[in-house]
Amino acid sequence: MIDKVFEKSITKQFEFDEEVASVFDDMLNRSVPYYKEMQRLTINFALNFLENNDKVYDLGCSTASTLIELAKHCDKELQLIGIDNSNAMLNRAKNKAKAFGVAIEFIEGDIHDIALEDAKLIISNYTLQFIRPLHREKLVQKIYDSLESGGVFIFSEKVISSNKTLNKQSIDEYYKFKKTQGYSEFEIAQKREALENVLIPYSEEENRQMIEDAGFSHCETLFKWVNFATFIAIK
Ligand SMILES: Nc1ncnc2c1ncn2[C@@H]1O[C@H](C[S@+](CC[C@H]([NH3+])C(=O)[O-])CC(=O)[O-])[C@@H](O)[C@H]1O
Ligand SMILES: O=C(O)C(=O)Cc1ccccc1
Repeated sequence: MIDKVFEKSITKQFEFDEEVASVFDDMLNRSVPYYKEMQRLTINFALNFLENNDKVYDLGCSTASTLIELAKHCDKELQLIGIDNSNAMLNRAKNKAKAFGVAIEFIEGDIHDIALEDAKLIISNYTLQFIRPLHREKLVQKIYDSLESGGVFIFSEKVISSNKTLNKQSIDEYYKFKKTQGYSEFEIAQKREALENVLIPYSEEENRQMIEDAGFSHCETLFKWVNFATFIAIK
């Protein structure tokens, strides 16, 4: 279904409710530049590290498209676990996983409250940005602690620039991208307002610092388009 969520006047903050979930795959494809390429890189780099019976978590798995794609491309037995606190998203995720014949354990709940154990790989694409800054560092520490030695954390985030001028130019460039994807100025403005104080981006440097502070031995930027970045960190 086509994303028309912000065509009408909206007064509430952005939420992953039934309406957003019903158009979510289209929303991501049209709102995150190179979403498919970022997902392809996530999967290919994940495959480099994965062995039989490894445990893989996707934090903020939404409709499970990343875990399903990973399973499709992997010839090993994996324990796949998708976590999300949106019931509407997980209902879609379960239907999709069933339709593709992929075995995924879904856990509905807040990532803060769910124990993560013995993971080889943790993926979290465009989800940390929705975690309050005060809790974000703690969550990344929990992610680090739950990874096996040599385990990998792949995550993507909308990022800001610490340079005011470049930050404004980056936002302008992103809105040009959204226009090319068929979003009107009204839709863009409405979503921008709804995401205010909900989606809180860090800079690339702040993300790297958070990863380093948690104890990861290495962090690389795998992909970046203006204000959207994908990182890989190794324990
Ligand atoms: N505290 C939380 N606990 C659990 N889930 C949460 C929390 N906060 C937000 N979510 C969930 O995180 C997901 C973020 S979307 C991820 C896209 C996906 N990774 C993808 O690559 O397709 C990104 C975006 O919409 O920009 C939503 O499904 C929320 O319900
Ligand atoms: O659409 C936006 O303005 C974004 O920043 C990306 C996005 C994509 C999907 C849900 C929330 C934010």
